[in-house]
Amino acid sequence: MTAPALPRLPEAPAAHTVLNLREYETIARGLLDPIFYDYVAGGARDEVTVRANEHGFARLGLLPRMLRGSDTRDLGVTLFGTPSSLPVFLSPTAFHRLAHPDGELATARAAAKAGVIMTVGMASTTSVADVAAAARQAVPDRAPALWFQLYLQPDMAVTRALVRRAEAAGCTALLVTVDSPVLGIHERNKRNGFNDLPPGVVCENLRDLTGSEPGHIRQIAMSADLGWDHLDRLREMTSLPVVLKGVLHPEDGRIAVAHGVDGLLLSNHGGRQLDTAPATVDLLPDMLAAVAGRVPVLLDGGVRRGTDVVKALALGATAVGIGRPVVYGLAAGGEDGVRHVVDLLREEIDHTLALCGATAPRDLTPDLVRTVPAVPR
Ligand SMILES: Cc1cc2nc3c(=O)[nH]c(=O)nc-3n(C[C@H](O)[C@H](O)[C@H](O)COP(=O)(O)O)c2cc1C
Ligand SMILES: CC(C)CC(=O)C(=O)O
Repeated sequence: MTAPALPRLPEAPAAHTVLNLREYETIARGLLDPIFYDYVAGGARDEVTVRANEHGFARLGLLPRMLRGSDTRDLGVTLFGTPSSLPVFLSPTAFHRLAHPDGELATARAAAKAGVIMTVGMASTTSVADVAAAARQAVPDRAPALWFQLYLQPDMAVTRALVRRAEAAGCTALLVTVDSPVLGIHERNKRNGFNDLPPGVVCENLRDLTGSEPGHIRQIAMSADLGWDHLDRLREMTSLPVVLKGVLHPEDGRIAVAHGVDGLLLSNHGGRQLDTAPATVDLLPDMLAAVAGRVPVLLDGGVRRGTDVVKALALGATAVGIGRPVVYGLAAGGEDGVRHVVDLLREEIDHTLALCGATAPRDLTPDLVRTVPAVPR
């Protein structure tokens, strides 16, 4: 069995020396155990979809409007009843304690102080209750803005127990990941023999679930047997908003709406499940047409710049998620690193809105986005 080494406390780079999200990847790469770096950066098979996500944004240009006569901007949005200072949320990513000793606690503090929503992964290496406590402590005068990511478990009693934990911790929505009937194959992980977590690091949300021995950690079950009926049963067991993560086909978007989901997160899991799935931003117009405004559509995958966020919003997404950049910020600087990643995006979004003649996400319209030949980086 091979497990990556536990992270050392990083020498945090001075925030002003890091200028953008991509630079955080370079710094994190230098700090992380290469086995864990490969796990984070990599994706399924040939990693076509990993590259496609960023390339999708590169093939879109922004066509700005001029002389709009307003000097104030408001980047805030409310997502399923939860306010966010930005139209950006933290997508769920597993195993934060492999990026930094403070793990998800650092991520939660950063998100709370930045006023953005963190999605706590079912595969979090800190329990959702402890993550919520950290968020509450960081900003005592505000309810923690946390969502919980759930893999539906074929044993619905286990699913119910997880949902109750998320509810008890104060999570305000469930992101239900449906793109993993089986786990994606990451050849980097195979080459590195990454098949275990280091001693002392476990998926804490899976500890002491229903009917197990004290201290037992359940394995996450990926099941190709799951169907829409399981989603219906989840719908019946909670009043939390349910957002489906990983639906890509417009017809599935329509079916999801018919089954009463509150929103969709258009996501190909950052290219980590089905390789050659198209870039999410390329799929956005068809998904929006399919759901026809009945529920909000969020998107993640390849968002690295404020201009990417603005393109997705202009096309009609309600908000976008970031995955890898959060892990890189965490690896580089713990809480400060994650905070800086969010603040860099904030500054870039604000600046892009100003240059586009927009004052708020609601001003952004599809005519601001044009397909262009991708310019090589
Ligand atoms: C290291 C890592 C772990 C992830 N873990 C999960 C997970 O446990 N559950 C899930 O639904 N998605 C998971 N994702 C996918 C992210 O939620 C998100 O869809 C993806 O990272 C977005 O693409 P980006 O990394 O290009 O921003 C993970 C992604 C990464 C990079
Ligand atoms: C399977 C999970 C534990 C993590 C995941 O979804 C991922 O690494 O993409």
